Amino acid sequence: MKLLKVHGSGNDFFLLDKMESGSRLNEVNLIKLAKTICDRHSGLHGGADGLLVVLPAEHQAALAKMRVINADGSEASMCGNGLRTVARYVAGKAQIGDDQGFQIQTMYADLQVKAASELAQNVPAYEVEISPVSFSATDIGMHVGQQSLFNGLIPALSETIKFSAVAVPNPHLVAFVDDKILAGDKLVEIATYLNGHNSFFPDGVNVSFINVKSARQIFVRTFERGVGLTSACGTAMSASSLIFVLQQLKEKGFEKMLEVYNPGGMVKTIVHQRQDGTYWISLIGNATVTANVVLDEKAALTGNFSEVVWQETGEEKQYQRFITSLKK
Ligand SMILES: N[C@@H](CCC[C@H](N)C(=O)O)C(=O)O
Repeated sequence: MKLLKVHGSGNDFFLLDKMESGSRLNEVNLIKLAKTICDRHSGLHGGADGLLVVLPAEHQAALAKMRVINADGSEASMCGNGLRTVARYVAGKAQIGDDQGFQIQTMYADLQVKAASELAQNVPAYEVEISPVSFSATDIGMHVGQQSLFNGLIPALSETIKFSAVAVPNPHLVAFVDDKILAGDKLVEIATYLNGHNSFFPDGVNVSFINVKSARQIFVRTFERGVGLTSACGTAMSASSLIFVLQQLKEKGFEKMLEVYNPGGMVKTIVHQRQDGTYWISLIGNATVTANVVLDEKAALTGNFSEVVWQETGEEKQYQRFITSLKK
């Protein structure tokens, strides 16, 4: 079986192309594989945040389908950072030119993707559509006694931190916080509670704290459902950008490029509003392939990685240069 190790802003994944890998894994074994190779302690080369599965598209409009399996084996409806890497992989395979957009099928929508200009020298980047957006409690899987939550309190979580909830379409709960709260334990405390047995979000939720740096720059730290604290979460940064525009920038925030910093790097976002009033977000960031991996499927399922062939691509060195430049 062949895999790629990829990342977007340090949010790292194994990428499995079911059409190419020779893998005949059934559903049960696919989940087992994700849990086994992604485990941060006993997994493959330090594990990963999830497994991205590339499949044939079910509609003609899309070139491929992406499924996202979190490290804990749960399935997510979308993954923004992962979609950029899948877009790069599919474009390479189908020999799509850099100026040509195409679509990738995800759980709820066919999403537009396209190569973007390099984020830095030799750091390939992709731009992906984040959509559909909903503020409805039903779509978010939220039970807080109201139909939506927009800069509101959930007193059982905090008496002071105000939250907004949005599905893009995976569920997100975001809050603006100051430097002190951003650096503290509150995010992990609240997110751990909401991703355990609880009545507010019985299916869990991705929780992010946003720290505003300027009218064009925010910092986002995320605790992901099914994973834990990650270096970055693409859909969370998109959801945070949308809430930032709606609550703080208002009309002048639409169609403007924002920089979203995160513990693993930086992406750019643009918040759009369609004629019918609905929103979508462009997410632009690195799509880095760090290694080509070959392993025996049966051995991988049992967590035996002794015979794995792991070949670094050299791309990570360039990405680390980009990170260093951000710190200057
Ligand atoms: N890291 C992803 C989001 C992955 C799914 C998430 N953990 C969920 O369960 O909704 C991203 O970049 O968007």
